[in-house]
Amino acid sequence: MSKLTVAMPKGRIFEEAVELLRKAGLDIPPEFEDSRRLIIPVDEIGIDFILAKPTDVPTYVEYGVADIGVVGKDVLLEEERDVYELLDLKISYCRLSVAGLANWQPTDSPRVATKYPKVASKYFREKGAQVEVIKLNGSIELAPMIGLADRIVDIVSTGRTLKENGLVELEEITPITSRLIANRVSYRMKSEAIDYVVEKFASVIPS
Ligand SMILES: Nc1ncnc2c1ncn2[C@@H]1O[C@H](COP(=O)(O)OP(=O)(O)OP(=O)(O)O)[C@@H](O)[C@H]1O
Ligand SMILES: O=P(O)(O)OC[C@H]1O[C@H](OP(=O)(O)OP(=O)(O)O)[C@H](O)[C@@H]1O
Repeated sequence: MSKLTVAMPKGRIFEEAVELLRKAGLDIPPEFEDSRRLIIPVDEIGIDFILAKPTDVPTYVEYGVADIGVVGKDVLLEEERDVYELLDLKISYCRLSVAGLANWQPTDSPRVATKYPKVASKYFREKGAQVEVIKLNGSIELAPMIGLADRIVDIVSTGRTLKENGLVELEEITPITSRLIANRVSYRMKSEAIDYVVEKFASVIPS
């Protein structure tokens, strides 16, 4: 079987993804999680793992330097990379939502802060609402609290961050889970190896 390069997201999906790989019967060594290395070859299973920033995973896969990768649906929607989405891994459940201050009222010059400017612009455009979208890179909940924006579009999971900052969820845009994606050429040229990984995953994902 062909050797595969798999892009794994560092950060919060990483542990759940590694757990899923092990559950699927892929022999991932115990030191995998403790390493600071960014390329980790696991020769026993014929896979080189690369550890990437979550938002960059679709880029590595689109350019074919990784054959497959694990990434949140939120990143896929925002990055709009040309990749195949093979499988819903049903890990890292959360949702993309619009939130605002508890006493939020419509204004004449609405501004929306978000890490997801494309998703947010599309959502409000399809609703026929005119908003100014402001791109931020983190701590999005700050924006309404200090008057930068009147609403945010951001990930909500437990709702704790919203609650502790006096914000409420106004509308859910879409539920989010992590996905297995593939490079289009790899999917044709390395179909046997990719199908093998897909089947391994599929056997342990709840339907
Ligand atoms: N609070 C959360 N609960 C569950 N899943 C989440 C949560 N926040 C984000 N996610 C999911 O995990 C993915 C990775 O999030 P993480 O916080 O590790 O990266 P990030 O810091 O947002 O990414 P980047 O550094 O590239 O901006 C997100 O794309 C999303 O799919
Ligand atoms: O509903 P909760 O369980 O509180 O989770 C939601 C929070 O988690 C994410 O932030 P993250 O911790 O990734 O930090 P960030 O602000 O740097 O994006 C997201 O952007 C929310 O702020």
